[in-house]
Amino acid sequence: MKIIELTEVSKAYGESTVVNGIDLEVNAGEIFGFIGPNGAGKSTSISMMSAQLDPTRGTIKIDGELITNKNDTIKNKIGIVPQDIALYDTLSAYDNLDFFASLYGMKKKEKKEKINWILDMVGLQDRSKELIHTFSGGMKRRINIAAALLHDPKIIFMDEPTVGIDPQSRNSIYELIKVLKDMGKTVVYTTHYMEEVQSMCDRVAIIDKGVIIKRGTVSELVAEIYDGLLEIKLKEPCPEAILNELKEIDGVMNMQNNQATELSIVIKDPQQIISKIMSLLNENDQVIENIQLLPSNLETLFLYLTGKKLRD
Ligand SMILES: Nc1ncnc2c1ncn2[C@@H]1O[C@H](COP(=O)(O)OP(=O)(O)OP(=O)(O)O)[C@@H](O)[C@H]1O
Repeated sequence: MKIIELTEVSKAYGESTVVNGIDLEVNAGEIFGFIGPNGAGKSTSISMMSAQLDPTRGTIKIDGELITNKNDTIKNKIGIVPQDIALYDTLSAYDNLDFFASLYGMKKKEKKEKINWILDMVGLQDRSKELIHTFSGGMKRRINIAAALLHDPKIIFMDEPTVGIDPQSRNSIYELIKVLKDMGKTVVYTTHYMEEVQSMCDRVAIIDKGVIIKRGTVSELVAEIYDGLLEIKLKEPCPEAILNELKEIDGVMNMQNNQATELSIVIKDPQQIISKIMSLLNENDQVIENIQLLPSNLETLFLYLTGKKLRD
């Protein structure tokens, strides 16, 4: 069942269109990874999906209902973990959560139950009475996540929740996401860490320059790189005729060339194919300055599609 549906959604600031006509469906109960280079439009898209920002064009439905209605039913279904920490430094962890619980209109008894439940979930029950300014960055982030979960939302949006934090907090967040999945929650997750996407996400969309350029399960996406990506840097631009011959080699599955000096070649069966490619280039007096074979994984696909590393 689709729980989030975006149809031709765009966002423009003046002349600049930062999200451009995206269609996206997220199924109930899945962990959905949303990845892209810096400035690609991830946070803008998440802000629109979570009813914090109005799209310039297009429609967004949450649980079958148009988000433009912005009623409390929709808001109660959504939990938002922003990129920046939004906590009161001079209050304790418990009091911060108490404040957020009050915003959801919870009564005293319910607040206490929910706060204790969520502090257990994020592994910080023993620090509940301590002031937030004494917490590490990772612990603050866990409390920030706790605040977004207090009202037991169906859908949780997490914008880079693990950026710049210690391994213990990172692991705690991974464990929490697994628990949320077991509880049947839907999580939309942005990150620059490819290994998180590979290990946690059911499906992934890659956004670049405001457009979704790829989507699918992790294994579907990784399969697009076959057995690896061969990157070759030539001294001089490669003539068109040789590029065409390269593309014809059996086992060359896909190829891009940047000004004909940088070749990115998706290959099958590297042991056979690399020697064929090298022979062709040598026979045609092409001087290779550098050559490397990248493994078949999401990071490599990302590099192939966007020309950028996930963590650039
Ligand atoms: N309020 C705004 N006014 C003008 N431009 C904006 C505004 N908010 C975002 N942008 C621009 O929109 C583009 C997309 O930004 P966004 O924050 O969605 O990217 P992102 O993919 O989340 O990037 P990052 O990985 O760096 O967080 C960027 O070029 C950004 O400068």
